[in-house]
Amino acid sequence: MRPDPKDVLVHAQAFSATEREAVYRAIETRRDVRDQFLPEPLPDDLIGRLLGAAHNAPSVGFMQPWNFILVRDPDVREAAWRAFSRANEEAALMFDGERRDTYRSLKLEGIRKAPLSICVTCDPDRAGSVVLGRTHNPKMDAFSTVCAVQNLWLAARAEGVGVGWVSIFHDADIRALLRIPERIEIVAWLCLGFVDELYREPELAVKGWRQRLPLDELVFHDRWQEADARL
Ligand SMILES: Cc1cc2c(cc1C)N(C[C@H](O)[C@H](O)[C@H](O)COP(=O)(O)O)c1[nH]c(=O)[nH]c(=O)c1N2
Repeated sequence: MRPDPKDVLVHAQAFSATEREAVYRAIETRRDVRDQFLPEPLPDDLIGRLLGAAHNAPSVGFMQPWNFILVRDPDVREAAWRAFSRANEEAALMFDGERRDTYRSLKLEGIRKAPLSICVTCDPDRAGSVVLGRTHNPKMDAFSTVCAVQNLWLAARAEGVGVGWVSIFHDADIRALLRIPERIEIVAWLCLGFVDELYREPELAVKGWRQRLPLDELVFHDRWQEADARL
């Protein structure tokens, strides 16, 4: 029997101006944090709220494919940092000249400084082999997991917690370190810790690596516009 709509629907009026302002403030002032982490451990109830925010993310077929591996052990974080360092040196060599020097001057992780790392993974088998909405695009489960990451990142901003996403790793290094089975996809390594200060603008923009693109040049109407597509 179908539930009566009046039993399952709630009012969806717009937020108050203050509530709205808070949502946009979290979105606009969220930063990727590498160096501003404070050493204090995050309380368990706060971590629970952040994971709850992540777990409220949308997911294809409501498959909720995520797992969250909480990494507090300094030895494990040290090993992850070594894996980052190796990969980061390889990455530096892919740029030339001045760009390589600038790359090398960038701080691109906070793995040892942040008291907590969370490895976010995606289990493609969570809802069986045929998943509503994923039948024609297998990437949809990973996309769903990224939605969970973003929910966590925004909730963290509201809680005064900085988050930094580190992706400069060989997948195999993190897989071996955290004993993640082959069938599980590694989506994100996140560094978390309280912060007193955040960059006002993306750190990569402040440091001259790349600037924010003008939004109106990214918005097309009704058709792809080839001339404007590659900025
Ligand atoms: C999928 C993915 C992967 C990475 C990132 C982000 C995302 C979405 N970012 C952070 C990225 O540099 C940052 O989001 C942009 O520079 C914009 O800055 P804000 O996030 O607005 O501060 C990132 N930053 C970093 O220092 N090392 C890294 O390996 C990565 N990897």
